Amino acid sequence: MGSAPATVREMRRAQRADGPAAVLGIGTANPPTCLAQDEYPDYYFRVTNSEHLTDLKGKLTRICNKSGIKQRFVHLDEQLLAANPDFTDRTLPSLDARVEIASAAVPELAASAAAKAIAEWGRPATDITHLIFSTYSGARAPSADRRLASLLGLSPTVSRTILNLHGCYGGGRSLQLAKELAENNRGARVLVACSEITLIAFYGPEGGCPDNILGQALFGDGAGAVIVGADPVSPVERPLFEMVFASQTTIPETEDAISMQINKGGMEYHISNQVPRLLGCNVERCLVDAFGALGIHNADWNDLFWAIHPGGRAILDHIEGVLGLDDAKLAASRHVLSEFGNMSGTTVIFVLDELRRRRGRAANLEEGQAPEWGVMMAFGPGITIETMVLHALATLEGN
Ligand SMILES: CC(C)(COP(=O)(O)OP(=O)(O)OC[C@H]1O[C@@H](n2cnc3c(N)ncnc32)[C@H](O)[C@@H]1OP(=O)(O)O)[C@@H](O)C(=O)NCCC(=O)NCCSC(=O)CC(=O)O
Repeated sequence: MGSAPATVREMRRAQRADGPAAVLGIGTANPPTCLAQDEYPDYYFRVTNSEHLTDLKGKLTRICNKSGIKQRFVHLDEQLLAANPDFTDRTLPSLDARVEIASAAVPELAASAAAKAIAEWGRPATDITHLIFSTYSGARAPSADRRLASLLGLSPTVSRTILNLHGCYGGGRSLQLAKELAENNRGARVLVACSEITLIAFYGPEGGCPDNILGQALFGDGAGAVIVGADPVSPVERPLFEMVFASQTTIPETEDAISMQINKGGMEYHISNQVPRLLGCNVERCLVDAFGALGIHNADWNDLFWAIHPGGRAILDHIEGVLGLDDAKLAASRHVLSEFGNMSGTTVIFVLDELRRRRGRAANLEEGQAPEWGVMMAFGPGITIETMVLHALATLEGN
């Protein structure tokens, strides 16, 4: 082969990055319609013409009151709902109309978030080499990743991957894959985009089906984007978090605990009331294993910073309890839950964004040293737990 001097092993080594993958930019976006959680039961039972189901309204009110959520943003406003009255009844075949709307709205929301991440990153969008898109609203090909690439003007050689129906672990999974791509392809710059809109899973309450009501109280719409790359080019690229170790764990015998299924009336999901307890029983083992793999034993969880997917208030309470975390440790997760609700796979990106903002503020106020090391965790159907050990860099502070 001509005069190539290298062995395959040397070629392989040259293709790999030297340093660890790092977060180089973060952006988030929400649709404009904001619903206040304390007004939601009145709103929901009115727009679904279900005022007669008083027991379920009482239940939804109790869940909303205890949800730790102040407000959520949604694409499906009253006008859109009035144009699509079938959406309130999940026994009617409304999937076509839902897919039609979501196919446009999901990549557009992602593009808003991605534009912010790219602006912070500081390089042209055409320098992106890989795109990973995660959503639970995908039901068409070419998919939202293809549309997002067009909206952003990405290079035709960008390498695209779509993750569908990973639910709330979609953000964690995408970031783990981005780490692998960045570390194994010298010079790679990976755009992770998660975009979730609840329109695909919105329907009215049903007598005798109290399970369905939880999701209507919990989920909101949002998109999050992250640029990931190794060996940052100074001074343009300013890494925020190094992605030091990543793992995925499936909790045995929990296949039925969280499930999602697309059918003619939209997406149905089931969320067992055991989810907070199951996560509480399993997160510490994932953390011990992750830090053990790095040779760190007996870590004090309060010495770390935390970016936990706020699946629900009770989930955060359980995790805080089993790990013995101080009150403020999950503040970024609780803040995101309160301001946006559970935006499924996107939520953990909002938490990372909030966390770095808080670190910047604390540094500006000279409030003492924030922890250098931390953890990001996301959960979803499986039950799947995504764990990533992060190392915060000084460029984060004083923004
Ligand atoms: C729903 C809660 C806010 C309720 O707060 P408390 O538990 O403190 O209050 P509580 O015990 O008085 O319960 C209030 C009411 O909520 C109901 N309730 C609780 N859990 C429920 C569930 N999984 N499904 C349906 N209803 C549920 C109770 O029966 C009760 O109804 P009544 O008052 O009639 O007796 C909380 O339990 C919570 O945050 N749960 C976690 C939610 C969760 O699993 N999220 C993960 C989403 S999935 C995810 O993030 C990943 C993914 O989608 O992929």
